[in-house]
Amino acid sequence: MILDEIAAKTRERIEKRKQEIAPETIKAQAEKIAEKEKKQGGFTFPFEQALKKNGISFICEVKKASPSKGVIAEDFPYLAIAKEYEAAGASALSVLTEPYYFMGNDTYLKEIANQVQIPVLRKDFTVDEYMIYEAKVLGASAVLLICAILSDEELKRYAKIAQELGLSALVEAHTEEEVQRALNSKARIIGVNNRDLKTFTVDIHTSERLRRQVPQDIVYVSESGIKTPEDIRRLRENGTDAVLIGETFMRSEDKKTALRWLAGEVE
Ligand SMILES: O=P(O)(O)OC[C@@H](O)[C@@H](O)c1c[nH]c2ccccc12
Repeated sequence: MILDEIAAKTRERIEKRKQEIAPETIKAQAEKIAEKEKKQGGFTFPFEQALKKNGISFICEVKKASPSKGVIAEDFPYLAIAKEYEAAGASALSVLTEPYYFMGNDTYLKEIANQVQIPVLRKDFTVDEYMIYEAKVLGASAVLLICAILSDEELKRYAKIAQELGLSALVEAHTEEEVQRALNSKARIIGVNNRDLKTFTVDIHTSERLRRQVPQDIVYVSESGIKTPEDIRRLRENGTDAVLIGETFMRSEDKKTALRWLAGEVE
């Protein structure tokens, strides 16, 4: 199963990284940044704040390739893409850092976070707390926690580490049971992936159906397979706070017009 395969490959990648930068070192670096933020007035959790604004928020994804679609963007000027998203009115960005299946890179995240004002989610398969410290050091405002690859204990522990570093956690679920597990982990932001990461089938109805399970004070995100203004209209009417969109934007030449079209502002 692809998800387990990616998770296993990620564990290998992180074990190698630990040889380059020791866990104590990355942890100390992350904590130092967090301490500084605390002294300068405390954590603001910009990712969560950005999604709580009025109206449906757009999280735009910087993604070169995916296991289900192969290479999506041959030409991949990631910094220009990120800046275009920001200028188009994105509330937040999602940057893939997984190298083997998504052709992502930590450097993309680092450079982008450095050059945009809006908060950035590190989109990766978090399977080790090391990756949360890394995310902080790279300049992310949020990390992804996928219920399907984490135990209850890990979900809680990782959410706590993120919180203590001033990072938001987007807790991803795909089934009713996973939404329940996300709620039990005290998630403040829950994303329902319309794509089944085990079979790659996409069905927007998944995030519509699971909406009622999540209390109003938790930020609710619909992820994947969003393609038309009609999709957005339905999700908005269903009480969705934010949408996470990759492919549709990556394939559009003019991201500003694409965003306005999806938002129903232009024909
Ligand atoms: O490109 P799409 O279909 O708009 O999907 C974006 C995003 O939801 C998708 O990339 C994604 C959702 N959850 C993930 C977990 C890992 C990697 C990628 C993802």
